[in-house]
Amino acid sequence: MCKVIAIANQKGGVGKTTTTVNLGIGLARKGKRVVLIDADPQGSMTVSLGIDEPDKIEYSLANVLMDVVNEEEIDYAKIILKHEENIDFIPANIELAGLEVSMVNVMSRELVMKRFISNIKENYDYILIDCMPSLGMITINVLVCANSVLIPVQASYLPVKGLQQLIKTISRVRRQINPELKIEGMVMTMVDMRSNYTKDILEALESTYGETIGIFDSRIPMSVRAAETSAEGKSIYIHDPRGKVAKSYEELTEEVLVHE
Ligand SMILES: Nc1ncnc2c1ncn2[C@@H]1O[C@H](COP(=O)(O)OP(=O)(O)OP(=O)(O)O)[C@@H](O)[C@H]1O
Ligand SMILES: [Mg+2]
Repeated sequence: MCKVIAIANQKGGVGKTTTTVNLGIGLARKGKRVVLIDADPQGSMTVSLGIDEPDKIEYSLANVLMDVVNEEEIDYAKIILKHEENIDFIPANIELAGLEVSMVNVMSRELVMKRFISNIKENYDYILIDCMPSLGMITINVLVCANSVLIPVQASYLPVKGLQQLIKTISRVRRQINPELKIEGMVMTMVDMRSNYTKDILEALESTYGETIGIFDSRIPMSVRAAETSAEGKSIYIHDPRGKVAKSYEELTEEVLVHE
């Protein structure tokens, strides 16, 4: 059975893309068949996987979703790219921003991504989708086709308001379209345990969301090593295999596998 996990938080820069890449490759290292989908017009995940200029890609997620809308043949061989660390990925670029607008008048517009995913599901154990920092139509499409949502949360400020909005959106999608949608949990990113402020935030989040949503035991530490990986087009397991970030993403991978 294939599990589809949306990596979402409409707050920008909280570690969604870094988590998608390193969790995805972490799962592949455990022998799982994995495809990562970039659902952000910024194309950061695409860049992180070694494509320096995503906007030059001719056939990206936006084109495939448009093919679904127009009931045209999808060119799977062209859209599914290979990364040397044993994962497949589907790139995105700025064209996805245009699609967000042009989908407004499309029939069953919330179901476009789900239709696409249903054609590739049988080939994978995990589909991880890196969302953009907004809750627009593309992100809703992702929530509609996902089994669960994993929410990266930056541990350096109190994000209560934004999180409530995200949780509300998830509940709405659950009520109206995708009743099976679960929350995989929150993962704390860029954690600096030397800071007392960080400790306070972790405690506050634990007491507010620990029971209801669940917070992963694994925390991703703040480290320049994590930031460096995206420029290299490789995972943290290659860039800094013995470092604390690689260890924390390995632990997160184990926790996600247990949720299976
Ligand atoms: N553990 C970490 N320690 C230090 N820097 C990190 C860590 N994780 C990610 N970063 C850096 O922080 C920045 C934001 O991370 P990332 O791109 O993963 O966030 P995002 O939520 O996907 O952002 P966006 O909302 O723009 O899509 C990037 O420059 C990234 O390299
Ligand atoms: Mg991102």
